[in-house]
Amino acid sequence: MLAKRGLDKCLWESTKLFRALIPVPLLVPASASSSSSSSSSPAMSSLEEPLGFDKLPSMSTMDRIQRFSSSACRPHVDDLGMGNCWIEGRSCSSSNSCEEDDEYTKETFPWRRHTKDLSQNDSFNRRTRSLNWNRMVVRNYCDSRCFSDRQYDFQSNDKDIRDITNKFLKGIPKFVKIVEVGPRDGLQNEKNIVPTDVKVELIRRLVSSGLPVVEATSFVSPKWVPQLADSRDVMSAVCGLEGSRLPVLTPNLKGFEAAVAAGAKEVAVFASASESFSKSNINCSIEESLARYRAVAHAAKERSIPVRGYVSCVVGCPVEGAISPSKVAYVAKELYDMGCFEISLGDTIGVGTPGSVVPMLEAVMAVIPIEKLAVHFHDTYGQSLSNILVSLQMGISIVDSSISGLGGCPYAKGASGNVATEDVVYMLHGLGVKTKVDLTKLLAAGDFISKHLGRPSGSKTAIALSRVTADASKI
Ligand SMILES: CC(C)(COP(=O)([O-])OP(=O)([O-])OC[C@H]1O[C@@H](n2cnc3c(N)ncnc32)[C@H](O)[C@@H]1OP(=O)([O-])[O-])[C@@H](O)C(=O)NCCC(=O)NCCSC(=O)C[C@@](C)(O)CC(=O)[O-]
Repeated sequence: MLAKRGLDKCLWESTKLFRALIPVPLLVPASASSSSSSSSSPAMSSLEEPLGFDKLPSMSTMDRIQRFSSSACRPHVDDLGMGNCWIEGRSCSSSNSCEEDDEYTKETFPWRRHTKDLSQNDSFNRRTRSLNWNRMVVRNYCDSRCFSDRQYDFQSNDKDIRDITNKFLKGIPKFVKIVEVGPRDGLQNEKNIVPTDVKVELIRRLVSSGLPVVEATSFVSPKWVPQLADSRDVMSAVCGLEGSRLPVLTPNLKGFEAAVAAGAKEVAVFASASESFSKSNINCSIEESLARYRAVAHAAKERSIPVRGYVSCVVGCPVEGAISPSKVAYVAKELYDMGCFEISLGDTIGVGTPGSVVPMLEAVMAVIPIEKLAVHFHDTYGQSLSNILVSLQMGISIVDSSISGLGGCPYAKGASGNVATEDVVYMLHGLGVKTKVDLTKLLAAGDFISKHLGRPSGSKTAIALSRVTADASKI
């Protein structure tokens, strides 16, 4: 049993830490942001190369750019008239209370003092000060990026940018292992049966893009997941591919035996932190599933086959709502103790935000070494990349994702696709994190499956880069 009190305190402390780290200097006021993208973004060196901190224009070129007018960096009069203000990284209307959590911020954001001496009863005073303060925050932003028309000390600004980069990105690993789950998690929810040769070609393309792990299929009941009823044929066709590991899902010994017979050299078992989801997904309780997986882990050990463990519903469940971090930690630890070499934490229905992901990770990290943990986010609420970023900041270095954002679990109502692999790779390369993935080849694999499914890619990166390519071809 986990020491609940100690854990709660620990979660509270880490949540405080991450809230204190919310990167205020990187907030872009709406007016500055739109101008920046339209007029002075430095060009990418190639179509598929993301713009990283290292590619920000040097200060010596910045004065030549000078396309920003200082007015672009000031709030519009309309914004001020609404009485909106930026407080601790949040935009708050004057009717909202943004005064809580003082202790998180007073050290990190010294300018907060300017808001503390406001007279709560003097609305005119408050409004005037809010406007001044608003200008100050906006100007601070502009100054830090040197996009206004003042004179700069270039050297010190270079250092400022480096300091900001170091402050917010220093915990991020240098290499991230991406576990591609598209051929399994991505396709399992597709209504129309995808032909076996299309699945095989997709896996082949994903492998050739340099992805270190491509989850190929599932050896589950074809009555439960008809889309993957051809798992034996898929596995037999791809098991000779070199360059990537090709694990498959196995819900029980029957699935394990079938997977090994088809040539699988690695398997994954999948438990849940929610009783209700366990019942609807694999028709048994959490404890019953753990007993089944112990049998699989035992059989796998005898044949030296590595077993990965999934925990679903790590933040929320479609039936039970919020799931407690200690429940997630419990199931993860059980899987780890039975011999799973890696535990993937799945936000199955994509409801997590950094606010719920940090305490969940903190709870699991208290019982399992961080290098054994992976994160697996679905993008239902568009939170995946921010959840991945905060996970990286906590030291996670394994990320699951699905080509073109395909995916969803047939037994998780409301779940949408996984985070798109293209978007994850784009962000990681922009952060200077290595992945060994060739984004061009990855995009081609995404294009291949999207064309086959007859719909646009779910990857924002793929869509954006295909527009850039189309525009470039018109020139
Ligand atoms: C676990 C069972 C089998 C229990 O299903 P059940 O109906 O309770 O099992 P059963 O033992 O009573 O067997 C029923 C029938 O299934 C057969 N059967 C039994 N096992 C197998 C097998 N391995 N392969 C092929 N057939 C199998 C068995 O032989 C029998 O056939 P029948 O006699 O009726 O002809 C079923 O519930 C099942 O297959 N569930 C899988 C559901 C699934 O694949 N969900 C999606 C994956 S999880 C996920 O997506 C989440 C994740 C991992 O991505 C992370 C995240 O996002 O959170």
